[in-house]
Amino acid sequence: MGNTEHRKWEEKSDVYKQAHHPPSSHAANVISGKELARQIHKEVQNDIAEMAAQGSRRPHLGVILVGDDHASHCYVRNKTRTATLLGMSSSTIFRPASISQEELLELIDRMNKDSRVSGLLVQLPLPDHINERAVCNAIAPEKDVDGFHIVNIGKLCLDQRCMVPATAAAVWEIIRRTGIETVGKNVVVVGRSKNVGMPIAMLLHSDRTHERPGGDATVTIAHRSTPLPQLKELTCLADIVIAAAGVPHLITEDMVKQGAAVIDVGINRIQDPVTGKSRLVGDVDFEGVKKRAAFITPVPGGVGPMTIAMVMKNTLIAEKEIIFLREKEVMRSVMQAWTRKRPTLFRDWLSALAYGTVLSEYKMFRDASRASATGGTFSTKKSPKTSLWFNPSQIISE
Ligand SMILES: Nc1nc2c(c(=O)[nH]1)N[C@@H](CN(C=O)c1ccc(C(=O)N[C@@H](CCC(=O)O)C(=O)O)cc1)CN2
Repeated sequence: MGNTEHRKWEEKSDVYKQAHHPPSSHAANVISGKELARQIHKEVQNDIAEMAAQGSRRPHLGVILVGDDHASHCYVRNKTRTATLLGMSSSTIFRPASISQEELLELIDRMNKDSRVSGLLVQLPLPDHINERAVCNAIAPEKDVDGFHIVNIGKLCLDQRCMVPATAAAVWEIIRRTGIETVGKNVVVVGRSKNVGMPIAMLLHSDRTHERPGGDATVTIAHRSTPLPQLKELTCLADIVIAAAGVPHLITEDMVKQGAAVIDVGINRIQDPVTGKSRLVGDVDFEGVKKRAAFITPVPGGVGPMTIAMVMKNTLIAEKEIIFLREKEVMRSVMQAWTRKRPTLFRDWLSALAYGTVLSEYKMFRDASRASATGGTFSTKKSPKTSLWFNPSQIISE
């Protein structure tokens, strides 16, 4: 479609007119991803401190970094530094870009089996000769803090609790913590990548009453084959626009409805035409769009810092999951031992009393098991906070 044609489309379209209501005198609220990330860091840090106070070990983040891509090295450093700040331990295994897929899979297998590692991720992108899907599927699903394993993706699509990919979780938390309404709203996700656009769309369209609650929004996914005029028609109707296309400044002021929320997931390095220096921009023309939107995230300082925070949260969840699975196993052996001793236990009028004894015996076993696993002692137990992800108390009551 040429320029004149495009203009004609704009003039005829009601959608265009709707999007061109007189501009509001209020500029958008700029959502600080850095500030929200600080909130999450504090929550994770407090949980870890509480676990440590109870004698539990600290979560450990394992990272595999292949090659010498400068940005990847920065992101990994950022993750491991944040982990340390929050009270976790971490380790990064560096491998050259020449590593074979087989060697990489063996390394992942070793880290899967290493009981000291709570969460594991392989930094992307990988060199072309390595099959990214095979690598993501090699990570144990319960350690998969990126949420890229096929089992975690499957669970996400079935609205089950799972490791939610960090960037999608970041967008979700930004929306929730800012108080942006999603139920019944029109959302356009621009970009359909399996690691970002698709999981964001999954979170936002799904039912808020399901095991992994969703946003109950009407979600449209646009992508590179969506013609620009059609994209504009869709975004002009959207209450929330999520830009995750990897196209610098794709979303301009004229494409956004007055009062919409605009979340920019794009991270594009471009050469500034004025200074000639390289700089980071998003998929949204921030200066233009902020005049029409009610909420907008900046780049840098928006979704990026939140993504790192969500990796931290996922690592904590992975460690909690390990603790609860261990407890479940202890509980099962105690129950087995008791039913062997007292075959009529659950038919007996006195079973309630007996159950109390089982519980106290279980607690004894549990404390012993925790102590042996952590080298410390355990005295108290507090239910973990539950959220989009795992619900350990559900696992125990299975
Ligand atoms: N295994 C993974 N690999 C990659 C992921 C991922 O989630 N898992 N995502 C990206 C890289 N990434 C995290 O790994 C990431 C990218 C950017 C940021 C960030 O905070 N960006 C800053 C700006 C940073 C800069 O100046 O360059 C911002 O937006 O403010 C965090 C994480 C691909 N690989």
